[in-house]
Amino acid sequence: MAVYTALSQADVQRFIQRFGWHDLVELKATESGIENTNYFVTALDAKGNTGKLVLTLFEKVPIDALPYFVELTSFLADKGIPVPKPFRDHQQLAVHRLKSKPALLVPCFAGHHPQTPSLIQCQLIATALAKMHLASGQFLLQRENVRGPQWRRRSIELLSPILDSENRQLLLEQTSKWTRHQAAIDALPHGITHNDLFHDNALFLENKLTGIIDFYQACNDVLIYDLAVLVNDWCSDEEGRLIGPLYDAVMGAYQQHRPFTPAERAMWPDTLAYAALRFWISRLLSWHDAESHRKVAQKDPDIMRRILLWRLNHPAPL
Ligand SMILES: Nc1ncnc2c1ncn2[C@@H]1O[C@H](COP(=O)(O)OP(=O)(O)O)[C@@H](O)[C@H]1O
Ligand SMILES: N[C@@H](CCOP(=O)(O)O)C(=O)O
Repeated sequence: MAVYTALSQADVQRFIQRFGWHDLVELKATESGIENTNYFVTALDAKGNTGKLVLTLFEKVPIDALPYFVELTSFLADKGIPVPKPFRDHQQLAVHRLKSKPALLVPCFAGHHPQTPSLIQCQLIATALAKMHLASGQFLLQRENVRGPQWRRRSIELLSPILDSENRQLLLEQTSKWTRHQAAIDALPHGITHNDLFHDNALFLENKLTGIIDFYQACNDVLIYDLAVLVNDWCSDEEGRLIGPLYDAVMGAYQQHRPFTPAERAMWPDTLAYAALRFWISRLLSWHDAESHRKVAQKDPDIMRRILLWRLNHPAPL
């Protein structure tokens, strides 16, 4: 269960009151998630209306990083994109501390994460991503990618001694190539990126996209990199091959709203490989980290390795 900090009914009752939620009806720990403590909360407001909420305690994210996420999700929700807009107290403050951890209260979306995404779900998520990217120009806050070049360098230092020679060679070759391409990557269109839009960060009620969650990797970054993260997760089979109809659905829906520039077209096959490499690295780090093993869900690094190899050997069509 994704609960690292236990909360009592009384803790939560006190916490939600500052946001105008008077009575706690039900408190339930979430069963999924990796980084944070999440509780599902049912509560009544002053008029007796029932609200379904999610209370998140941030176990590692520092409190001063949260205003960016609060403003970003508020901005996107106001644009009609289904993201969790945090509740604010009477002073308009969304971020508070609970049990010494930074905490947010957001609406709970109905629906489920797709087990195996369908064609229509792929179209819907790609459309939402394109709309998010197109809104970028109006959002003025900036944040750097915490999984950027510095993180890559540190990760190589940590992983090189523990990987076998074949994997070490792959890691070193591909990270060097990424570094060599950095100037070309930096020249690509940038904007708001989610950067972790895996299918377990989207909720659907059948064919309706009800929510996109987990914005805590969001930053200003390369737009097609964000799309590449999505494609690798939503449109790959177990061998790492692209699933043609799902890939076409994502690319068609995205480009209907935001067609690629010539530079993006040129960099697309490499960008897919870099997106796979980034998650291969982060999954390897968790895999080799004893603390992570105590956590709920360890994600398999090998699938990301297979995706990476497939992207290198079979450049994706456009
Ligand atoms: N706003 C929300 N609406 C519905 N479910 C949510 C919401 N936020 C989180 N969840 C549920 O909690 C789980 C963990 O949330 P997530 O942000 O992915 O945690 P972590 O960052 O710890 O992985 C999600 O998989 C989802 O089931
Ligand atoms: N969705 C990711 C996990 C989140 O990335 P991290 O860099 O915070 O570990 C995955 O499926 O690997």
